[in-house]
Amino acid sequence: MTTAAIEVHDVTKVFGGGHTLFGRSRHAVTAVNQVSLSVGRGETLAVVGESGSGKSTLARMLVGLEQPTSGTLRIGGRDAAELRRAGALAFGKMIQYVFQDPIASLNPRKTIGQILETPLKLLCGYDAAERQSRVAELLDAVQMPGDTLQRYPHEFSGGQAQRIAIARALAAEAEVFVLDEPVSALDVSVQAQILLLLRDLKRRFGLSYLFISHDLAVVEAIADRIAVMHRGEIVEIGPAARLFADPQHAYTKRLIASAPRIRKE
Ligand SMILES: Nc1ncnc2c1ncn2[C@@H]1O[C@H](COP(=O)(O)OP(=O)(O)OP(=O)(O)O)[C@@H](O)[C@H]1O
Repeated sequence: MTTAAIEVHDVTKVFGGGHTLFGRSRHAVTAVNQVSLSVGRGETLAVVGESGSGKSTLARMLVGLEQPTSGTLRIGGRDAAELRRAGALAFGKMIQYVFQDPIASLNPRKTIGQILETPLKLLCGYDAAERQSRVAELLDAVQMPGDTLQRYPHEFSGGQAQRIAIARALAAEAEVFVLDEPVSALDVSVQAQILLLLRDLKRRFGLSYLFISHDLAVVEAIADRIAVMHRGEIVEIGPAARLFADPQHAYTKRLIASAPRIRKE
């Protein structure tokens, strides 16, 4: 039996609610409430929902930036808490994160060459010659020219910077990607190019995606299955075509009805 890329089992995340220095109890927020889902190998599962529905908290738990209050998360069959204990390197080899704001996610003081070399050195242990050829391959994979390497992040447009951030994620050689609103900051025409690139890379490198978005038109272009999140819970999950053609939950119906660019059957 092949293991799933991601398995989330009965995960809850509560923020706050503890005692402050002054003994008062703070207001508790349940950002994620008993969520279970899985992402198969080679699959794109989109998680959609409006702002505050808990999507980013789910993503942050998957990449080890937040710890669940209860429940388990597995990446490539391995327990996320154990991976975390094994260290950042073990985590980075299993799962990579692509953020909404590509320019902010790239160190402004480093050249793109240095940015791409860091995971090749730290996570993969490549020597200088191997790093040089890998960097060239990575740039080629994201369709960026060779002179990109000597330049700095601020010299690129949002779409180009997102290509570079994707190349950095590929450098780690992880097979599971969490993409948190990766095209939301980009113009619609650029969004389409990045979505095409992501689809191409998934096929070429056998990647699996958990793709977070508030935008159903974006999700329609990339998702195999869709999970609809509302107030920390998954209210509906199913194949993308079925969900658009025949939404079951009232909240899913509202989301589809209010999406301006969606193809409505
Ligand atoms: N570190 C934190 N401390 C306290 N509350 C938090 C924290 N992070 C998130 N929350 C709360 O958890 C809930 C879910 O937030 P989350 O960012 O996961 O939602 P989201 O669907 O990703 O929204 P957005 O698209 O706006 O980021 C919100 O009520 C938010 O205020």
